[in-house]
Amino acid sequence: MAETEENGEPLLRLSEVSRSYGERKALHPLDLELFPGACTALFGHNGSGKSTLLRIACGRDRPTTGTALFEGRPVDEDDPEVRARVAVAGDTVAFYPDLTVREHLELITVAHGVADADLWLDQVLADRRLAGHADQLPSALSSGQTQALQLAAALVRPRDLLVLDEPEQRLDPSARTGLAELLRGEKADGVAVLLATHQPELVHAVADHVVVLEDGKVLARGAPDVLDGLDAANVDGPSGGERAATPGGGR
Ligand SMILES: Nc1ncnc2c1ncn2[C@@H]1O[C@H](COP(=O)(O)OP(=O)(O)OP(=O)(O)O)[C@@H](O)[C@H]1O
Repeated sequence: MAETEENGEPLLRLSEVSRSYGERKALHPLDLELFPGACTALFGHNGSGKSTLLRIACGRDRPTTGTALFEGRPVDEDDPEVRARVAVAGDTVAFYPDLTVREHLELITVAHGVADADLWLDQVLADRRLAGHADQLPSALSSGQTQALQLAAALVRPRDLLVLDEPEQRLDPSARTGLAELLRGEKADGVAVLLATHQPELVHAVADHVVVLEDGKVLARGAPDVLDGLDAANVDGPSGGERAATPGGGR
């Protein structure tokens, strides 16, 4: 990775990627580059194409046109190198119903050959406030705890790129604050972060670059301040009311 930083080469380069589902164009051609230690946020309405772009970025889906390259090689989740270096907390939750929280995370540490796995695992459980639920089955978790487990699964393993789909969903305010701190820590460790979010506060807190999508097209992009210049009706997500929320304002 040091070589990548020295050369100023992106870790991930998406060139003219688009995605169609039949006649429907979910994503129009766009370019995106991700660098170690930097965070890019995708922002936009439901259905604007954020998850579609994330799936292409982590190799879970192939673009209809264009190329997606991770250090010069096609991004494909079937590629062991890509799987080893790209951690994802996506929009689908899939857990084994008969494995506890701890057992899920242990499985991931074994698969990725994590050294000192027990120590690391206890740390991640504590940080995600799951320590008291380590021996529970996924069915016993609240929705926020399930979200925390998804995030823990991405954090308990090594990574150079962290891809998160609306990680703020279902988290309480203090957990959301912790999320911003966590992502700043990832950047400080040299991890490239790509996230989709409906929360402008999270964009301002962690993103170096934001891409605003509308109907699969780029509406705006640049520093987080670009959000301030946009019509709220265009960029508000389902939690867009948060932009105007005041203490005690009903959320
Ligand atoms: N597998 C699929 N088959 C057909 N259409 C799809 C599929 N996946 C996504 N789409 C369509 O592509 C468009 C973009 O969806 P996408 O999930 O990327 O939006 P999003 O910005 O992530 O939305 P949200 O904020 O609700 O998660 C939507 O119109 C959606 O209906």
